[in-house]
Amino acid sequence: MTHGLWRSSYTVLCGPYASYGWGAAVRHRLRGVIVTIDGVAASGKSSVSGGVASALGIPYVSSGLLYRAATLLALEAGLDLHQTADLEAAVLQELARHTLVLEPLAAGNRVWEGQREITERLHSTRIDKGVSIIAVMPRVRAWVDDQLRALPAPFVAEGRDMGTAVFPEASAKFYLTASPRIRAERRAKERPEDIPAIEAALTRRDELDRAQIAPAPDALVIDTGPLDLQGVIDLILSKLALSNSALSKPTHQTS
Ligand SMILES: Nc1ncnc2c1ncn2[C@@H]1O[C@H](COP(=O)(O)OP(=O)(O)O)[C@@H](O)[C@H]1O
Ligand SMILES: Nc1ccn([C@H]2C[C@H](O)[C@@H](COP(=O)(O)OP(=O)(O)O)O2)c(=O)n1
Repeated sequence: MTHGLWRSSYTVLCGPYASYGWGAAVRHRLRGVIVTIDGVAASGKSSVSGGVASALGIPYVSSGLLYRAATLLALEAGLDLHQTADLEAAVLQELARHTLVLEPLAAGNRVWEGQREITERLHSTRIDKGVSIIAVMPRVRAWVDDQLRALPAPFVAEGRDMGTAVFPEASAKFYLTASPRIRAERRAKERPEDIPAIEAALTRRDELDRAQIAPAPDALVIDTGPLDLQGVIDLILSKLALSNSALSKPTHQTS
């Protein structure tokens, strides 16, 4: 399923980036390319990745959705994330019992558990609260990394450790930041809580995620605070256009 949709989005959505001066020859060169966009919670990673990926005519991959899906499975299995003895083994058992598939469409990622689409359930306050506990587990991280590395490039990969641990050879790397207050103001449009409560939760999650959130040394760090969404997308596209040579260097060799 993933393969077919992937190929069709790559073929169909290749128009707008011509305005950055990249014609068919460059488009061809995007084969095998991986661009990474990491950053802290609610810094704009998925919105920016979607915009950049659409402009390039390639899909984006939202790695956090797999951690969120693993968290949902754990909660649905009735696991107490604070009390369960050997929680990691119990989560891995749930991952083995269910088939989770990330569908990395350019227009937005979807997640399936068997035939059931679970995407809508992954962005709740309940999942926000539990996901860092699950994401810190080494064997869960290895499971997610295996899913991601099996995906066919080209794509834009977003998360925390895309440019460091998962795709260290990526063609180009970016890292998004913004102050907790600005991020909370943005997320308040998507969650029922008020801004101070969201800000406190984001700061707590930054702390719990700290092992994964260091930028790659070769990433361009962008403070998105003063920029609107399109401003961040345009900045990244302009940097990619300038470093056209980076995009001619596939992360993965393609035949
Ligand atoms: N530069 C920006 N300016 C204003 N709003 C933004 C900006 N970047 C993202 N947003 C908004 O902030 C919210 C969180 O963005 P999202 O892409 O979900 O972040 P992340 O994937 O890092 O959690 C969304 O509502 C998004 O539209
Ligand atoms: N590559 C990744 C992606 C996400 N995570 C963890 C860290 C986050 O708390 C959760 C959810 O990530 P996601 O990007 O979906 O969440 P935010 O939009 O940043 O709030 O997963 C991770 O450890 N490594």
